[in-house]
Amino acid sequence: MRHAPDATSGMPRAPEPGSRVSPKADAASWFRDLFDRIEPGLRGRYRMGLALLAADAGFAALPLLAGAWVIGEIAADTWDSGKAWIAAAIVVSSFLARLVVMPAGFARGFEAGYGAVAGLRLALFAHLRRLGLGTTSRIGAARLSDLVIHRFRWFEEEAGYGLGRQIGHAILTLALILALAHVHLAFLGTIALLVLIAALVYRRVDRAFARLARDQASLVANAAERMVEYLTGLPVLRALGQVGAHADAYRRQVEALHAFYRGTIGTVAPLVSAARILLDLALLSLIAVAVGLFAFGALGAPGLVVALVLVLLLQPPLEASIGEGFMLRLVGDAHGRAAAILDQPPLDEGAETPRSGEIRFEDIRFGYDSDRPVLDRFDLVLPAGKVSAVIGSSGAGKSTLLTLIARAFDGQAGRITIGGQDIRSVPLDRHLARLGVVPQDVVLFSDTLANNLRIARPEATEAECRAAAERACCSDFIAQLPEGMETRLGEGGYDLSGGERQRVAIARALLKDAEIVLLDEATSALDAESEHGVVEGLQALRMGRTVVMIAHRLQTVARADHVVVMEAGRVVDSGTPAELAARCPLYRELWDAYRDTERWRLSDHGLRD
Ligand SMILES: Nc1ncnc2c1ncn2[C@@H]1O[C@H](COP(=O)(O)OP(=O)(O)OP(=O)(O)O)[C@@H](O)[C@H]1O
Repeated sequence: MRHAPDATSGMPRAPEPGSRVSPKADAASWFRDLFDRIEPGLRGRYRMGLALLAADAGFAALPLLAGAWVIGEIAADTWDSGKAWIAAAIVVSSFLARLVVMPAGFARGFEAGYGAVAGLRLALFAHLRRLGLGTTSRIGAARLSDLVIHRFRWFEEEAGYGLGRQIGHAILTLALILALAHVHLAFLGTIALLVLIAALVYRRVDRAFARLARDQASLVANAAERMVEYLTGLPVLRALGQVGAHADAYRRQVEALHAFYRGTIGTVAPLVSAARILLDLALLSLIAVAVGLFAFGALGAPGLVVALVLVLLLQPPLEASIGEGFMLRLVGDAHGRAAAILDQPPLDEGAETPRSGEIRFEDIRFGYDSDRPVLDRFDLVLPAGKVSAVIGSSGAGKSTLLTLIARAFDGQAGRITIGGQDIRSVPLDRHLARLGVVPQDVVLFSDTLANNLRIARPEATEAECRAAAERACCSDFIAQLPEGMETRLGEGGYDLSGGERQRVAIARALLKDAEIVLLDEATSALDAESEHGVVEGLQALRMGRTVVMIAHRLQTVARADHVVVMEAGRVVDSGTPAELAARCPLYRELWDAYRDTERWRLSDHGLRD
C-alpha cells in the first residue's frame, strides 16, 4: 500500500490531513453555540453567573467613582466629615458585596462553561464516529487532539471566566463613561466618535488576527501530525536505516512554525502596538477635551480634576479588554474548526436490516480526488460464502476495493450491494458489525493479549477468547509468552512478530464471528512456522464466510475459490485458479512474479538463517 494505515482500522489513509477543515464560524457565534450546549437546567445558572460577574464589576466601579467624587469635593472645597462617612460606607459595602458576589459568579460560570465545552467535546466525538474513516483520517489524529486538548483549553477558560471578565471590563468602562458624561456631556460626543474610529480599526485588526490564528493552528497541527507519523513509523524507519532522513519532514514543519512566529513580529507587533497607541491617543484626546472645556470656562477646576481622574481610570479596563478580545478571537477560531468538523456530512445511516450474500460493485465510480477516478464504471461480483483472492500489480486498486466495502469512503457513482442491498441503506454500525478486518499492519493496544482479542467482542468470555486464539493457530506462540493470554502487549509490553500479529487479527475476526472478512495478506517475509500458522488460521476463517483478500502468496491464491485479476482500476478476468491459469495471460504473469518473489523470500530467509 502506498499510504500509511489508519492506526485503528489498518485500512488505507487519505492523504492531506485536515486541510479541508477550515474555520468558518465567526468569533461571536461560538458563544451562542456553546450556550445551546449547556444542559437546559444549567443555562439559568450560567446566566446568573454572568449577571453576578456583571454585578461584581459594578461593585468594583463604585469605590473608583467614590474616589473621583471625593477628589472633586476636595478640589471644590466642599469636603466635610459627613461625606467622608458616605465615601467610607461605599468602599466598605462594595468590598463586602464583592466578597460574596464574585466567587458565586465564577463558580456558576465555571460549572456551566466547562460543562458546555465538555458537551462540545462529546458532540464532536459522537459525530466523528458517524463520519467515514476516509474523512476522519483526512482530518488527522494529531490535528484533532491539538483541537480537542489544546485549543479547547482556551475555550474552557473563556467560557468559564474569560467572558465574565470581559463583561466586567465593559461594565466598569460604561460606569466611568457615564460618570464622565455626568461631568460634561461633551465627553459623550467625543467618546461616540472614538468608539466609531475604534470599531473601524478593530475590524481590520480582527481580520488580520483571525488569519494569524488560522495559520498558527494549521502549522502547529502539521508539526504534530508529522511527529505522530514519525513516531508511528519509527520501527520501520530504524529497520531501513532512514531515521535521520525522515526526521527532516518534522524538522521542516517546526522550522515553518518558527518562521511563522518570526514573521508575526512584523504583523502582530504593529497590530498590538497600534491597538495600544490608539487607546493612549483616545485617552489623550479626552484629556484635551477636559482641558479645552476648562479653558473655555465650560468646566470649573473641580470638574477638570474629576474628569482627569475618570479618564485615567478608564485605561486599565480598556487595555485588559483588548487583550481579552484577542483571546476571544482564538476561541472563535477553535470553535470554527470544531464547527467545520461537525458540518462534515456523516455517512448515510441507513435503516434497513442487513442480509448477507454476494458482494456486488455496480457501475462504481470512485477517486480519492473526485476528478481522478481510480475505479470507473467498475463492476464486480464476489460470491457469498467463498474466498475471493484479489491479485494485481501495485496501484491496480486492490486496497481501494476493500476500502469501499468497509465504507471508509462512498463511491461517487454507482452502488455496492451485499445480498442485493445497497450498503448505504444499512445502518453504518450494523454494516461494520458484520465485517472483520485483518490488515497487513495489525495494531496491538497496550493491554493483555486476551483484551486485545476482546476488542472484537468486549463481552467474550475467557474460554471464547482462548478458543478463537486456538482456531487462529495462536496457541504455539501463546505458550511461549511469559503470562500466556494475560501477557501485556503493545507499547512497553511484549511485541509479536508480523505473522503472530496477523493470527491475532484472524482470532479477532473469529471472535467477532464476522460474516464478511476483508483481509490484506502480509507481504513481509514470515518464517515457515508463522506462514503455516497464518494459512491454517485462514482455513478456520473461511468456513462459510465471505472472505475478500488481497493475496500476496501463491498458496493462498491457489486455495482461493475465486480469483479476481485487476489492472489499472479494471477487472481483467475472474474465475477459479484453474480457469484463470488456462485462459488469462495476466494471471500467469502475476503467478510467475509471485513465484519469483517467493523464491527470493525463501533464499533471503536461507541467507539470514
Ligand atoms: N489515499 C489516497 N489518495 C490518493 N490516491 C490514492 C490513495 N490511495 C490510493 N491511491 C491511488 O489509487 C490507486 C489504487 O491504489 P490502491 O492502493 O488501491 O492499489 P493497490 O492495488 O492496493 O496497490 P498496492 O498493491 O501497491 O497496495 C493508485 O493509483 C494509488 O496511487
